[in-house]
Amino acid sequence: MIEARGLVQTFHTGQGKKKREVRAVDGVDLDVAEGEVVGFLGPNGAGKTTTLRMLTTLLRPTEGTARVAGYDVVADSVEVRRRIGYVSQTGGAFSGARAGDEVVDHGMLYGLSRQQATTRGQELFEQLQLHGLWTRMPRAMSGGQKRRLDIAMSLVHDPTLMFLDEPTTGLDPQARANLWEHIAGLRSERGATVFLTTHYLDEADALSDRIVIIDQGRIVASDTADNLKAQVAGDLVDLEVATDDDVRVAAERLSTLIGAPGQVEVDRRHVRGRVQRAGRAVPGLLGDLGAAGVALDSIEVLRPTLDDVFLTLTGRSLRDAESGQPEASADGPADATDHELEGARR
Ligand SMILES: Nc1ncnc2c1ncn2[C@@H]1O[C@H](COP(=O)(O)OP(=O)(O)OP(=O)(O)O)[C@@H](O)[C@H]1O
Repeated sequence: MIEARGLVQTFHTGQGKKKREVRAVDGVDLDVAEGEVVGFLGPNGAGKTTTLRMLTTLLRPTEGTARVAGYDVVADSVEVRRRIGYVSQTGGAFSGARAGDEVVDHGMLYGLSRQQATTRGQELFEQLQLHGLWTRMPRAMSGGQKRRLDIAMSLVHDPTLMFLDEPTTGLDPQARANLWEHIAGLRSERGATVFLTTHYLDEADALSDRIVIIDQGRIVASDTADNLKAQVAGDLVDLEVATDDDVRVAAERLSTLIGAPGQVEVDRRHVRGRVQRAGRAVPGLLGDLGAAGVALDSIEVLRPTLDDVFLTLTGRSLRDAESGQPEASADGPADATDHELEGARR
């Protein structure tokens, strides 16, 4: 469904001495199969939105190629647009019409008749729990309702591939959970392929078949969340023991189990370290500690998070990390060729 090779996007910002080049996307290869739900993660400024804008034909790649839904994003951009839905980070700029009319107009923009667009729109309103809101003005809708209206608009022409850029940002937990269900339903009920960016690690974890992590414009990992966690992080084992002597013995045994002495951290009576497949290894460790007479007050085993994965890969936390890319300066416009679709609202 998506096949990108060597995608690059450079922006030029600032003027005079402040002029600089930002390589926002720096040689991205990407393959997404039909029916896959892929979560695209990365810190602020890593290049997620820029990649998405190239894949959705809104921005011409500086270098590289991409085929999306079977068509080239530059040579056949109209064919690509016909087959994809795109919910942008900022949401659709509604035109001032009532919610139902927004959806119908959008369908007609994609070549549906008014009747077809109305039938399809009403179906989507039911599926997305927007019933009763057909004649409501979007400005009088809640954040969650507006986001679902955005999704209805992007689905009206029956795309087989959906791009969602931070679809749940700014929503309350209930609205987020609700939208998760709909996103999961896009694949299970409609067989759609979904490519979504998000800042919420739990969201990526829960929704995605595969996680792709981008950092400073480059893909640094691509695998299932479980595999990524298993490969790079290991489970965190936290032993709380009763005496200083116990701390010494527990640290020794945990180091032996991990096979790397420097990897054990001691914090007063707590001894911590990352252990591969802790479920299998911990019973043996407990037996050892018992045999050595260590009095264990508590033991906690924490599964790694995607943040641990990112930390292991880059040495920075996904939550706090800025990408290291210079921000676009406010004093000069970017001179990238921006191929905003005429009349497109998203
Ligand atoms: N039009 C532009 N002109 C100049 N620089 C830009 C432009 N758009 C993006 N950039 C820069 O390119 C880099 C990547 O930005 P992008 O928006 O793709 O990141 P992102 O991963 O989507 O970030 P976020 O999670 O904050 O949305 C950043 O350094 C950003 O400042």
